[in-house]
Amino acid sequence: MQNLQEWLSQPPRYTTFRVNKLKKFDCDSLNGFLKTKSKELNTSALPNFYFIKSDCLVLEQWPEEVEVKKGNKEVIVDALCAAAVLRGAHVFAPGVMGMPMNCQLGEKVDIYGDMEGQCKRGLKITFEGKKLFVGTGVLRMLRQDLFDNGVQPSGIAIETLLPVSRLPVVNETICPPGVLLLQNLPSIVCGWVLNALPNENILDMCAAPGNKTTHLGEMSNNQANIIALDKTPQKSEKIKENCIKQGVSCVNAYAFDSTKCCSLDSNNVDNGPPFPPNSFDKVLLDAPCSGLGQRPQLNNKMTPKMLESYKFVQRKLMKAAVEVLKIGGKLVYSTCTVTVEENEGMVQWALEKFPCLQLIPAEPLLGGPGLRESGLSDAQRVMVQRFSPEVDPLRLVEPIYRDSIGFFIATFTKTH
Ligand SMILES: C[S@@+](CC[C@H](N)C(=O)[O-])C[C@H]1O[C@@H](n2cnc3c(N)ncnc32)[C@H](O)[C@@H]1O
Repeated sequence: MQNLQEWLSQPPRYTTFRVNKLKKFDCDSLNGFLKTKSKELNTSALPNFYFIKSDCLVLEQWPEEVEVKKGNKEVIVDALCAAAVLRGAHVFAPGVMGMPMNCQLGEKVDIYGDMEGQCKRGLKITFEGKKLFVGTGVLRMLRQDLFDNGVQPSGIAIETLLPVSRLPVVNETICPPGVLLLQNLPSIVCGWVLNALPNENILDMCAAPGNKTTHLGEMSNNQANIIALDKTPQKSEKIKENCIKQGVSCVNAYAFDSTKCCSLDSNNVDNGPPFPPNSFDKVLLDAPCSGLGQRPQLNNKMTPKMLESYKFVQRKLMKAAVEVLKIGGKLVYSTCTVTVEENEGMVQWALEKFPCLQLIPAEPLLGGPGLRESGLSDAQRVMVQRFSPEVDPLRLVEPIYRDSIGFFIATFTKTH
């Protein structure tokens, strides 16, 4: 078994995209883009890509013969930015910490991550702290654009050429807007588990920026009635923007605290939140969580106190979810973290606290079972999905689903 910490410190070896079924995706655009990149990298090899379902595209690494060669001037970026580079992203201006004085636009540079957050912004000399080489790129901004004009810089500072992970640098802009969405595989699976169908009333309780909401709208062919809530007003605006961009017209988004989304004084779902009890056929609770499943994690600053805090809001949200769910309805609970307390522990707590809830298989079951000795019985463990490096004979997992981010999905129904 691969050690969890080691697994979390490395990026997945695949990039996944959700493909919008409401729009037309042209494989030639990706092929053409990769061919152009292969010329820049002086290789005739191309990365493989394939669909695992009509809405899920997998892009593999550049073949091993494509080498990442260092030896250029060093640019230091913060750890978050370095993690993004390892996943195939460009370097955005706010992430740059240090750069030599004599760099030229268009020059090839080596990108290093500041592993302990020690680099002073604007550093001119060689950084001597703990650093990790994450890839090479081409400089698109100079020191004066980044550090010297007193305003927060924006835009791409370095176009990543090749990360050491050898993941292709491909983003959504290779297609017309709204066709492709970079999305982690378990998040896509989460949409498949909820399985939005035409005419269903669906509540997405923690929806921003709307990546799962839009997936649900698309899979229902814009025929479901979806309400998307997020407590932060700017974030709920983002849901609306993303729905427009992706051609999703069956979503109403509101800024609202979902812990308060059920009220006995309300009598209609169509007027927006709060809602009467027993209103929704399906509820997605993609809960705020400690996010410890994100990969790679290069410098996590989470304190034990912060870690402890998530379960309180998760419990409040779960209570509201149970209230607004119809009898016989389906509730999907998910997190992008690996802690037992926020995952199997929440399932155990919910089953004890709400006798009306019954755990049902979170199908399609593509991730592994719940953790051993986590408070769940084997019969319960096989009904949930945990995306992690553990190998458990209770359910073997295809390699692609074992090499994504850490994630958890459980599904309940309400019996009375
Ligand atoms: C894991 S993210 C959701 C990601 C989203 N489901 C997606 O796939 O794009 C959790 C979200 O919950 C929101 N949130 C936190 N507490 C909330 C509350 N009490 N009510 C509604 N939203 C909340 C946060 O603002 C954050 O956007």
